[in-house]
Amino acid sequence: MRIVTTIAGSDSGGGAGIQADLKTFQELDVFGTSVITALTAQNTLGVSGVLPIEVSFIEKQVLALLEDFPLSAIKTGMLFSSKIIQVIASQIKDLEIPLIVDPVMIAKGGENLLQQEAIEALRIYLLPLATVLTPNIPEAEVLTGKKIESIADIKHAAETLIRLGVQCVVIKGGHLVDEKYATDYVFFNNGRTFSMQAKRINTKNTHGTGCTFSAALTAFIAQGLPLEQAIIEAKKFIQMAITHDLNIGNGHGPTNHFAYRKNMEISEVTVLEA
Ligand SMILES: Nc1ncnc2c1ncn2[C@@H]1O[C@H](COP(=O)(O)OP(=O)(O)O)[C@@H](O)[C@H]1O
Ligand SMILES: Cc1ncc(COP(=O)(O)OP(=O)(O)O)c(N)n1
Repeated sequence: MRIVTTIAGSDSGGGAGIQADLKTFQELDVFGTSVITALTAQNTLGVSGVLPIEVSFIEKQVLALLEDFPLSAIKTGMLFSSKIIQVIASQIKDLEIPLIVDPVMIAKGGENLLQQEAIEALRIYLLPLATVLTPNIPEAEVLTGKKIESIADIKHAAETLIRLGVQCVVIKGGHLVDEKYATDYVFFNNGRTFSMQAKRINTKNTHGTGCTFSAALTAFIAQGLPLEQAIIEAKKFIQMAITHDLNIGNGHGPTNHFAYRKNMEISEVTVLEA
C-alpha cells in the first residue's frame, strides 16, 4: 500500500482542500495522510472564515508523518502564509519524494486562501522543489506577473515557471473562455510539451476541481505511473468527476469522487502533441 500526504487547508464543506484530497486518495487505492495548514469555514456558497494553524504545530504534523511513514508522494494545496511555506519547504527540501504543488490562491467565491505576501515565498522556496506544479490560469498569471490571453502567453508562463526550478507544469484551462473544451497544457523542463482536451461540462458544480485533479495526479505518481501517463489519467479522473457532478448544497457543488472507481462513463480525453 502506497502512502501519500496532502499539506493543505480543511474545507468543512468537503468538496475541496484536505477532504477532497483524502477522498481522491481513497478512491485511487493509496493510503492518505494529512497536514492541516488552516481551517476554513466553507460550504458550496463560499468561505466565511479562515483560521491558520500555528506554524509550530504544522511543523509537528510534518515531523509526525516523516518519522513513521515512507511517503511515496507529497501534495501541497492551501498554504496561506509565507511563514507556513518556508517551514514546509525546509522540512521537505532534502526528501527525494515527488512533490506536487497546487498553488491554491483564491476560492471560487473570491476569498483569499493565500496571503499576498506569500506569493514570493511560493516562488522562492517551494517552486524549485516541485516535481509538478498545477496552476490554473489566474494562478499562473500571479506567479509570473503576466496576463495570459493566448496559447503563446501560456507557453511563456510555463517557460518562466520552469526557469524557477519546476520540473513539469500543468497549466489548467478551466478558466479559459472556451464553450466546447476544457484544455490543460503540459510542459516539461526537457522541452517536451502536449495538451489534454476534454469536453467542457456545462455545470455549476465545479467546487474543488483543482484540488481533486492534483490529488489524483499525486495518487497516480505514488502508484508508480510514468509522469506523462499519471497526468493524463488524472485528467480522466477529474473529467469523470465533473461529468457525474454531485448536486450537493445550494451553490457550486462538489465533483463526484466516486465516478472514476465506478467507471461510470468513458469520458474521452484527447492528447494533442505540440
Ligand atoms: N466545466 C468543466 N468541464 C470539464 N473540465 C473542467 C471544467 N472546469 C474545469 N475543468 C477541468 O478541471 C481541472 C481543474 O481546472 P481549473 O478549474 O482550471 O482549476 P481550479 O479548480 O484550480 O481553478 C482541469 O483539468 C480543467 O480543465
Ligand atoms: C481549503 C481549500 N483549499 C483549496 C480550495 C480551492 O479549491 P479549488 O480546487 O481551486 O476549487 P475552487 O475553490 O476554485 O472551487 C478551497 N476552496 N478550500
